[in-house]
Amino acid sequence: MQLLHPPETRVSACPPTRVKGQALLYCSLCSLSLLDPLLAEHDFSISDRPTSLNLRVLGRLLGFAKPHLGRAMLAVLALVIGSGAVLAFGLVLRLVIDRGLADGDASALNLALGLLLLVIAVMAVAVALRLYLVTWIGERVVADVRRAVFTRVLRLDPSFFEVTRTGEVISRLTTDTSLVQVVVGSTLAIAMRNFLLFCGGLTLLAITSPKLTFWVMLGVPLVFIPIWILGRRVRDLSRQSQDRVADVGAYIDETLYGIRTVQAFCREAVDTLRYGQQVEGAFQAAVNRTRVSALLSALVMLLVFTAIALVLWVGGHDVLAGRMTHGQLAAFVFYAVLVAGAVGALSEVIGELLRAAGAAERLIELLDTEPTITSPAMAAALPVPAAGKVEFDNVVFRYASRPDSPALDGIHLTLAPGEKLALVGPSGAGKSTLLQLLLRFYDPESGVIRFDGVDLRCADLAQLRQRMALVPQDPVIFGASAWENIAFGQDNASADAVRAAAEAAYASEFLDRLPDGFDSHLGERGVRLSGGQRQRIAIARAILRDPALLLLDEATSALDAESERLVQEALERLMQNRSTLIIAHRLATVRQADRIIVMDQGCIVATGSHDQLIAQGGLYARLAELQFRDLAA
Ligand SMILES: Nc1ncnc2c1ncn2[C@@H]1O[C@H](COP(=O)(O)OP(=O)(O)OP(=O)(O)O)[C@@H](O)[C@H]1O
Repeated sequence: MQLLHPPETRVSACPPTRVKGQALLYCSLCSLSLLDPLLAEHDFSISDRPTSLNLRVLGRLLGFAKPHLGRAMLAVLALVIGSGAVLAFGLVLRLVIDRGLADGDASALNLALGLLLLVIAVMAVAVALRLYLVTWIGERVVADVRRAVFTRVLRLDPSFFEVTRTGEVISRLTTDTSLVQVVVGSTLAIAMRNFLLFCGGLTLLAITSPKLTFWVMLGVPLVFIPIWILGRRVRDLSRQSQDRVADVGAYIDETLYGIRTVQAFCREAVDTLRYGQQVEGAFQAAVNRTRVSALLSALVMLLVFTAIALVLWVGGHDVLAGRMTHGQLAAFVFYAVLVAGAVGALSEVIGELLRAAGAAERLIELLDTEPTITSPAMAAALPVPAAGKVEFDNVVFRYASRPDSPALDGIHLTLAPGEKLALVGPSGAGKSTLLQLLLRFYDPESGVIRFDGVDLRCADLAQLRQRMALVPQDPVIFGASAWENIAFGQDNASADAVRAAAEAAYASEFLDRLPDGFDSHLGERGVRLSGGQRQRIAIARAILRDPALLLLDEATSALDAESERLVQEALERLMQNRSTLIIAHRLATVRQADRIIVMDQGCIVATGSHDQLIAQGGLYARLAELQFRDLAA
């Protein structure tokens, strides 16, 4: 604070009476720095829903701080010493004025000033230590919470993600954890510090002047109630303002995510206009908040300074009448401002604690979400070597959001080791659902699914999935190099193995032509690759995994003839000597399959070879005629 000049420079040129007056003014102004919490721009930067203070939840999160108890104790010690030093400052100030200045005793003044410097030094060291330790704990706790929540989220089954938006999870991992970090990393310390200052300050006020303390206590509600009411209004407006800013962010995200569609449909002008409206909305909300915030600052100034002036007025007359010393009055003003600052800080901190409690509640909710699909405590061992045999025994399954219509209804199906089974059927027949159940993303409502003779629910989940590889219709490519994308889930794979898999999948021919070959970054969601190239990467991934069971969802999007031939050849290599379940769309694939399963409305309606099914003349024959007419010609 600029007003904090060394006391010597201020008092040396002044005659004793003016010295007293100036010192009094100086120490009053000096203590005004304690008003910072009140005068600070009331900007609640992290938006949140109103919530109640659930200390149990906050306590649970604080459990994350337990391993750092030693540091926490040290931080508390630094906090107590720091607060004690602030309180001692007032006492020493009184000594400086009464013993040093009023009595005109130079050696007493030197002693008192020496003491003052000592108190300042202790205060500075304690503040630095507390800041470092508390921030360290906050950052550590938030890092641990983030890791714990993310670990839990990654283990949750697809049904969780059907009801929870990804954006929501991201916001919990970022915004909510940041809120908790603010609380652990500063708010709690601020609350404790101000509580100590409030109690200590009040006691010292009462000791210094009971009469003035009585007046101050009477005035406190008059000063704080209007500030508190207006503060709440600022908080509401801040929340609205943050919501508008979040809208702007969401709009950018959505537009940029679909930038190609936006450009293809020439929507740039419309989107620019809409974005402009969103930005204006955010601006207007910010202006509304700032208007009330400015009013609040003026009110704080007016009320608090008027109160100080009144105290000085009453106290000043007491000094003139000899009922009080100059030092006492200075110390009194110092403590009064200290107490006022503490009350202001505490009221602000309560708001932050409330918001953090809401954030903590949502994080705990995530941490407490139990995956419904888990490995059993005593998993049955899968036979070694894996054979790749699959059995569906009267399987019925419904998605939680569609309880009325079964997605699979009484499925009986056996896939012999090494067999290639094609699944065909109209859209919505339940083909993908069948694969999802095999990967145990869901459990059947009734019936049993066995892999190599073991009920999926009895097997270890990771071991089970390790024996399968899924090549989805629209493969996911991660923003990493080709090496990492192919070795996904096979971290120990050697470079030679990765290259061999890429070659077998006909992926090396295009990967080698990329600027950095296999080291090339494939871009976010694989945007730098064509559909056929993405498929070949996914096939290479499956080849490297060398699974006993291959789950294949053929691409429906038309690949160009060359791409299609390469993908087809890669698939043929991949299918050699392993059990394969293919959701088939191509005639070539269907013909190569050992058996074809025809599905409709969650049921198997026919089984047989291509020729048998055509001869039967049922749904398959109709589908084949529709889908494969051109090719078959
Ligand atoms: N997550 C889900 N929640 C609710 N219903 C779902 C879900 N996924 C699929 N369904 C429904 O289950 C039924 C079977 O869907 P499924 O995706 O298995 O069909 P499909 O035969 O693979 O179709 P397509 O060939 O179009 O991919 C459909 O009626 C579908 O709407």
